[in-house]
Amino acid sequence: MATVIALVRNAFRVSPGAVLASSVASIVAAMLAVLVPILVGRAVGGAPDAVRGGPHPGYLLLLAILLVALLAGNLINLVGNSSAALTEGRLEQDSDLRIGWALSRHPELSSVDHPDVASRLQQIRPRLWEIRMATRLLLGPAISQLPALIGSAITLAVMLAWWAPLPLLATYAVAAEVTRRSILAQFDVFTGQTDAQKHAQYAFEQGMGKAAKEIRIFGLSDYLRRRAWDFSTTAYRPYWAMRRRKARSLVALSAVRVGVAVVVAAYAGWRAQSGTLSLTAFATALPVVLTMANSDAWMFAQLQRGISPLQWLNRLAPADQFDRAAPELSSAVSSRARLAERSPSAAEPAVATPAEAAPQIVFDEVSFGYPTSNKMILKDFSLELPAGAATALVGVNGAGKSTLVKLLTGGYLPSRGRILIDGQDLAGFDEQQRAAWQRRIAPITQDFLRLPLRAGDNVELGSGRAWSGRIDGPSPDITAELEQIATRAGIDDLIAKLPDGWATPLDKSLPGGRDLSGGEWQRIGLARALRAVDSGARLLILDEPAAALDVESEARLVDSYLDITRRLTSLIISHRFSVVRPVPIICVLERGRIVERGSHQELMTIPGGRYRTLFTLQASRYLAAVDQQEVSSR
Ligand SMILES: Nc1ncnc2c1ncn2[C@@H]1O[C@H](COP(=O)(O)OP(=O)(O)OP(=O)(O)O)[C@@H](O)[C@H]1O
Repeated sequence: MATVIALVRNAFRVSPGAVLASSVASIVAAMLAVLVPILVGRAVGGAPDAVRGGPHPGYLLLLAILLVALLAGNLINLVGNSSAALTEGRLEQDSDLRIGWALSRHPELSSVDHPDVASRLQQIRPRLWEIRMATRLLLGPAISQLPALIGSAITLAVMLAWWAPLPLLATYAVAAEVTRRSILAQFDVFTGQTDAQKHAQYAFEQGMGKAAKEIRIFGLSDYLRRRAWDFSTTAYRPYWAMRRRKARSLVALSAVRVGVAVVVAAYAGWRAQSGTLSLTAFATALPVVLTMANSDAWMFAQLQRGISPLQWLNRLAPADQFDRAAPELSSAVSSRARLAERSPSAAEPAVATPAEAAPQIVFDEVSFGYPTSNKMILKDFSLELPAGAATALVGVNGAGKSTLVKLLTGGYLPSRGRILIDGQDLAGFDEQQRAAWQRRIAPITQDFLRLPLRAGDNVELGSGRAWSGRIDGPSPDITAELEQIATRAGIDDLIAKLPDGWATPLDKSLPGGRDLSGGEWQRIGLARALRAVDSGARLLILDEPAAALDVESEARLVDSYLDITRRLTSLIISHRFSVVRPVPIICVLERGRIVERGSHQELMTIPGGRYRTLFTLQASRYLAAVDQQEVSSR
């Protein structure tokens, strides 16, 4: 019963009208399932008299009612199916929007970064259709089946014998219970096989995803295919074995149900033959026996399948919280037209006020380790990013530079110590304050966004909204602003080369679209960060901004860097010493601590210093390459 209530509540929330319509249709269908055999019985029973004496008006009326009942059955089916399809569509949209909302609502990354969340999402997401399937069954056949069974049983008891429906009901109940157990056992087998399923799916997807090129070059396709096959066989083998076992018992049960129906029908035939059962009663009893014997016994078990994905969805994205926090999305589910008019991107973003000053940031004895590991990445880490000044951070791979960015942007909170923003502890910010803090940041992260949108949108998103407020909206006349950013970010030549300029989609699978190279994407990322600065962001974070740039573009970035970061607090992270060299404050991060701090000139004077060693190592390799080139050109 709890399952039924949960499914109905969930469906009624998104589609009350359609839920009512399907429920009414199902109840009417149940009434017709009882009424039609009674009418058929009367029509058959009255047929001999009608043939002998000609059809009298009462008989014709009966036939007319039977005809209307049969036609009404078709109409009711149509209403029920259309309403159920509408409800299903809305449920699908609702669950997608709720998952999207739940995973993106927190400013912290920990809610999505945790392997448990990813694994659960991968496991349950493909099962969301079971909520829809269970709801459809509930609102359709499940509602009509019980009243139809009870009505048929009463009809049979009255028309044939009081005990006649009992064996039919008893075999139905046994079949329903056995099917329920069998279906639930299938889940258990699958739930226990998720690791094998995950491996199989991963191996299958690799050959088609981003790694497809390397997979082919390394000749790994066969290896991946075998791996996908082996893992999927491992995942399915226990399932097949269980299905074989269960299939035998289900076939035996079906045979018993058919046998019972044949015995009851034969008893009716014997009584009609011996003259103790009227033709009307006999003609009514036969279709009733058929209805009862054919009642699907698996339906109620299927209802239960919907409950575990629904419980998961309700835990991840409680419906009442979603309705309160995102009324625009929530109401859009029940009105497709409104959703189409107003895409989610049109939601007003919290853009920082342009007047806001550049922040001062202090890491005060910060220690941090990821929740999934015992290792401390930062230990008693202290650093000041002075307001309105540029600071650079260098360090070897895995030193914790990107982790620092995640902490600074409020994606994670320190395990110990404080991060002070203008003297205020970031850990004390509520969700709204943390989101507002994130709007004051213009980032280029190592895995920067590459959205399959128009070039203009990819840059304009830095302002917190899509071009024109709608991803697919008309191009507004903001070209002057974008042109100015393009010059600063060095993408003016790139935009000029695109067939439709700013309006060119950056994905070659879209009409008129183009693909960009890694370095071109990185320059688009820089332009987006600059757009964010123009919209009020005052902390610029550039994490390896030159990783994909050619020498010329890198030189352009370095030359313009101090100009770009003027009046901003900025943090630039790079392995390339040529990139950090002009920055007035350079910090060297090692084993989770700042071990050196100063300008390039100051750091180069420290004998045996870490910066000096690494800089000399990198510079000497370039010089050796230049020498080599000169020798060979002579
Ligand atoms: N989500 C995560 N969960 C657990 N450990 C992580 C996570 N992200 C990073 N780490 C670990 O934290 C350490 C620091 O990683 P981080 O990415 O901050 O280094 P980095 O200095 O930016 O390295 P690189 O120069 O290679 O980009 C590494 O040992 C890494 O394995």
